[in-house]
Amino acid sequence: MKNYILAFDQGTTSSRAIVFDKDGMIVGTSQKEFTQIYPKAGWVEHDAMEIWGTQSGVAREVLEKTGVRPEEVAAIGITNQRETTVVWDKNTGKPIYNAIVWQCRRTAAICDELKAKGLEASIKEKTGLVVDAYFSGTKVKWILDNVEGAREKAENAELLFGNIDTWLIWNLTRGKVHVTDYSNASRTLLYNIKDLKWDDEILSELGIPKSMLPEVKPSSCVYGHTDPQTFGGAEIPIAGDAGDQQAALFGQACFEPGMAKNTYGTGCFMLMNTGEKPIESKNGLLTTIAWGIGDKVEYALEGSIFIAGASIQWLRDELKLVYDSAQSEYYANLVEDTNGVYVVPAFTGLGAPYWDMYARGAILGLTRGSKREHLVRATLESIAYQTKDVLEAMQEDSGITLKDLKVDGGAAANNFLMKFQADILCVPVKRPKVLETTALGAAYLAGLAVGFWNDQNEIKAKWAVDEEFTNCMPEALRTKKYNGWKKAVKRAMDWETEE
Ligand SMILES: Nc1ncnc2c1ncn2[C@@H]1O[C@H](COP(=O)(O)OP(=O)(O)O)[C@@H](O)[C@H]1O
Ligand SMILES: O=P(O)(O)OC[C@H](O)CO
Repeated sequence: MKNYILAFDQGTTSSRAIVFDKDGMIVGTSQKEFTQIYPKAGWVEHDAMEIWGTQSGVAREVLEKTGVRPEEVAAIGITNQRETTVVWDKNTGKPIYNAIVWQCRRTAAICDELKAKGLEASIKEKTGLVVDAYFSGTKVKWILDNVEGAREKAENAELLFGNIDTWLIWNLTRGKVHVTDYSNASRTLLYNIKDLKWDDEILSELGIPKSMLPEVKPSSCVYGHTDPQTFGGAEIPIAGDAGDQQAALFGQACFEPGMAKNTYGTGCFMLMNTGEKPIESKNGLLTTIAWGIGDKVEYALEGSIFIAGASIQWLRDELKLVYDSAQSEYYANLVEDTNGVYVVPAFTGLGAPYWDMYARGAILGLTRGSKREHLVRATLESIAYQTKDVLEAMQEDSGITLKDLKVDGGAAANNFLMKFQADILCVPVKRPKVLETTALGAAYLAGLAVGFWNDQNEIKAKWAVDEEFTNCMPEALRTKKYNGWKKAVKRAMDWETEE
């Protein structure tokens, strides 16, 4: 019997594989961190071979650990860190350069050129995105411009581009299938999200040959089957593919317009379902494709925050103020407030709603009495303030006042953060029982494609709350604290200059 779905959750800092059963419950998880490469200040790379190695490794490991045989897996669903760009040689299957990670700022100057040419408005109109180094398009251009012989090979149709989903599917099928889904395509800066086509004008502006690009398909369909060598002879259908934030929106069953979730991982991403209508943001949010199922494409508004949980890793790894991420909760609770300290974790610039590629991190309001507890608390609070920034923009853009905010991701386990989040938003924060909603969303998309689950109503009925945070800070105090945050952000902006 095919009683399980296997989800691949290829994140920024780790590769994870999770086996789900028919109830949408976790049967087992395997996870492996991989190397973060920082060749220069503001640059971030991954080794795409290491990504494939860790991801296929954890997939095999979780099957072994749970005793689930590959023949019992009904389908594989893939979800991935988005925008991260891999370019590889079609003939050898080897990447020609490290994967350039979504956080990498190296293409800021290319973006400035696009802006100077006055292309920002038309790019936004077509792709739903702002011109920023975050997205894949300028990263592909950088590789073609900077890797010896790359442009010539690309023009001879010898190179392929893909985000991590595409790279994994290509490897799982041993080079047979070169595809992506609507949600991932909508993060490249190369895809027209209304016409549902790669955009010839943007491609020509960036000098990217169309032959490099994957075919774009719905998020729930059979893309191909695993090569028999990968899972001991089994040919498992690969049937779900979505960017991790869109997958989380699906996993949280935010199926109706106006429903929103916020995922607290390396970064923090709030997405609101806007149905079959793309809403253009006037407040610094992105318009993006949520998913495509059958012949229907649905859209979302997104507030992308680049650094959230990563700031807690920074407290742990660089400042050595906490022993592990969970300990941040303990220190934050030892003090009543931050004693006026604000941390702005703009380590890789600022995303929504500020979009400042040149912002850098800042600690403000230090006094002789500032101590570890204040700094730790201020770092956690910065995640909540950034979330408030994007929630306000979202309510304004959509004209919808949120009834509640569903949360997930690693840092959503932090009760201090969730309480402070509810306090500062005055919107109920709902944490589900299954926090791995990203992988769950990919599993649902795959399961729907192969008839493992019947429809979205069946999925919706599975959502269950773990805890709801309904506290709300008195308005005067809330406004005072938030004004302090806004002032701190201003100081961190426009800091770095290109030499
Ligand atoms: N209890 C916690 N408190 C605060 N942050 C946490 C906690 N647990 C995990 N994190 C943070 O969450 C992030 C990991 O979450 P995860 O959803 O796995 O992220 P990703 O998918 O981006 O790799 C890390 O940045 C980590 O610092
Ligand atoms: O790896 P995560 O979970 O931080 O997600 C990264 C995002 O997809 C970047 O857009």
